[in-house]
Amino acid sequence: MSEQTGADAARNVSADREISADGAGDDYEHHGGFPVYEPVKAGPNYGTFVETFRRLQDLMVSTHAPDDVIDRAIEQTEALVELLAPYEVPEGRSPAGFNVELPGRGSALLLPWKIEKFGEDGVRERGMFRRYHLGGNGAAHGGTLPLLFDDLFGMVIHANGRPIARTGYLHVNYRKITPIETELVVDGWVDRVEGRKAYCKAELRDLDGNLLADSEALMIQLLPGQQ
Ligand SMILES: CCCCCCCCCCCC(=O)SCCNC(=O)CCNC(=O)[C@H](O)C(C)(C)COP(=O)(O)OP(=O)(O)OC[C@H]1O[C@@H](n2cnc3c(N)ncnc32)[C@H](O)[C@@H]1OP(=O)(O)O
Repeated sequence: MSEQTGADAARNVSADREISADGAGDDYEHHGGFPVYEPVKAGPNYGTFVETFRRLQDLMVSTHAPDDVIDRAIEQTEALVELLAPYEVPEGRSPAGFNVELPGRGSALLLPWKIEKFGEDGVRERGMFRRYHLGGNGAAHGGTLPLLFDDLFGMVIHANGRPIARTGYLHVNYRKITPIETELVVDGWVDRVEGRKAYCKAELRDLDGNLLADSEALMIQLLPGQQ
């Protein structure tokens, strides 16, 4: 697989999923007991939908509103829950997480980073930790970095042309404070492979090239039937 841009990755991952969906061109038993996912294309405003909720998440952790405002927020949030609840679907049927052209692939759980490079030699993403991800004193919460790295390693495995793998371990070295609301870049790649085991590495840097954190993970290819 040659190096691709984020837009190429979006097209090719969709193509890959289409191939996988009908089993053609992909020996799906190599993906363990994972279900065969159909591509779930987001509508034109889905990115705005997710971004609006991310803004709400930021406000959830950065406001101190009077009680009457909180009461109105509860009412309006309950109305939203009522609006969306009828459309709840099982895993694999929501656009959330499947749209690689959107920050965080359109999942509010994931860090809202965009894929810049997606290739056999590695994956690069660019983005920010937001106010929602604050730990303390302007730094990203230490628990949000493993989330970034773990999801990146999943994509690194995919981009490397390997079957679905699960994380056996994930080690993070926090080298410098990782600031929120600052553009950063993360690179991940497969360092070496031993049978089912792919040892992956990643580096998180600021735009001056300072190493903020690095990570190593063991990604283990699933056996047939493994969840
Ligand atoms: C664009 C869309 C992309 C899509 C992008 C999607 C990204 C999502 C990515 C998310 C990835 C995750 O977070 S997954 C969620 C977090 N991870 C998990 O929940 C995994 C839970 N663990 C497991 O299910 C299991 O441990 C397995 C299946 C991973 C492995 O079990 P197993 O099949 O019984 O294998 P086992 O014999 O134990 O181990 C296999 C080999 O690995 C070694 N090994 C196993 N664990 C370790 C360990 N912690 N440290 C060292 N070595 C280990 C063993 O010694 C052995 O080596 P040797 O004797 O062979 O030499």
